[in-house]
Amino acid sequence: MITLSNVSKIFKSGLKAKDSIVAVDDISLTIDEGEIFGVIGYSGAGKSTLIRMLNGLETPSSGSVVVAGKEVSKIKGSSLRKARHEISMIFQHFNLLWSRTVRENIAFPLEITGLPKEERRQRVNELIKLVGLEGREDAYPSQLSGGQKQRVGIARALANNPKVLLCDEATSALDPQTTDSILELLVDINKRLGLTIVLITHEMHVIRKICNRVAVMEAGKVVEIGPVLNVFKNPEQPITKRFVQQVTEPEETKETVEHLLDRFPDGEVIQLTFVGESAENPLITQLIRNFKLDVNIVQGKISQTRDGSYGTLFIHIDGPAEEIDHALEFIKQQQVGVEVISND
Ligand SMILES: Nc1ncnc2c1ncn2[C@@H]1O[C@H](COP(=O)(O)OP(=O)(O)OP(=O)(O)O)[C@@H](O)[C@H]1O
Repeated sequence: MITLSNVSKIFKSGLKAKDSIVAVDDISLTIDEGEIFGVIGYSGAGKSTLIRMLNGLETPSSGSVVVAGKEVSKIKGSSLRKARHEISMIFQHFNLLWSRTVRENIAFPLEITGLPKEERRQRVNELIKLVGLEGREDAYPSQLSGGQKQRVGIARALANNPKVLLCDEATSALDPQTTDSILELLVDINKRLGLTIVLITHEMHVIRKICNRVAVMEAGKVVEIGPVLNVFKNPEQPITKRFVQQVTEPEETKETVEHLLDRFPDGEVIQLTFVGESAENPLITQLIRNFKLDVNIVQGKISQTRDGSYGTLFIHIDGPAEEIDHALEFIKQQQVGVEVISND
């Protein structure tokens, strides 16, 4: 559905080469039809520039961008405006028209495409239902909550039946609960309409919750890319590890671990990392049944991704040294990551 080939974007702020900023640096990737694809990176990594090249809001300095069979990086004027009906976008700050009601905001793109009045009315009603805004049709944006405003943004973006929806930090201005409800809506419309969704974010929580694949961006480059669960299982780059920790390691983990080592001078404190199927195995029960050990669960967190679960669990085991060694061997055979945490 989307193919980027050697795409770069250089912003020139002066006459000299050193005044140039390479916002996107030689990116090639493909995004499949019906996929929810996430791009994560810190501020300044080049995410916005990348996503804006997908709908022609920015033109690449080199390389090509093909979306739904059209080379967006080449077309201009009315052809570009037409192509944009197939590639819609929602924004962090919603970009609504403040003097128009919900209904009128959603009707706006339909007015531009010249849909007759009665069909417009019907389509707006459908969209209001789709995003769950029944009863708020005549409200003005200032009378809506953040989540409702984003629902209007989504309805407006879907008005002309796009093939691709681009989401530019679409939940960054929302509280965690509202974020979850908007993410659920995006998954729902992805499934119902077969829509391809590309989102950019700095929050791994968003990626974990709804994306099939993720690309990690740093200094204009994609430094890591893959299915979300694989990236969680085996993050290769330091930046990816930091993002994964955002959702798997509770903030207090480091403190707790240090504290644990003081609390349990005997035996071993072990960090277990579960991925996918293995997270479901009743490992702890098996440890207690099969080995003459005392086993305590000390801390843990298991997160769900679209393709399975991922998480870490800290346990303390105590007993004869030989039995502990056998238990560690056993855990390794269960395809669970094992790390013995020690004082040195
Ligand atoms: N129109 C522009 N003119 C000059 N430099 C720009 C322009 N747009 C972006 N940049 C620069 O390009 C780099 C990448 O910016 P971009 O906005 O794409 O990053 P980002 O990952 O989306 O970060 P943020 O989340 O803060 O927007 C930054 O150094 C930024 O200052």
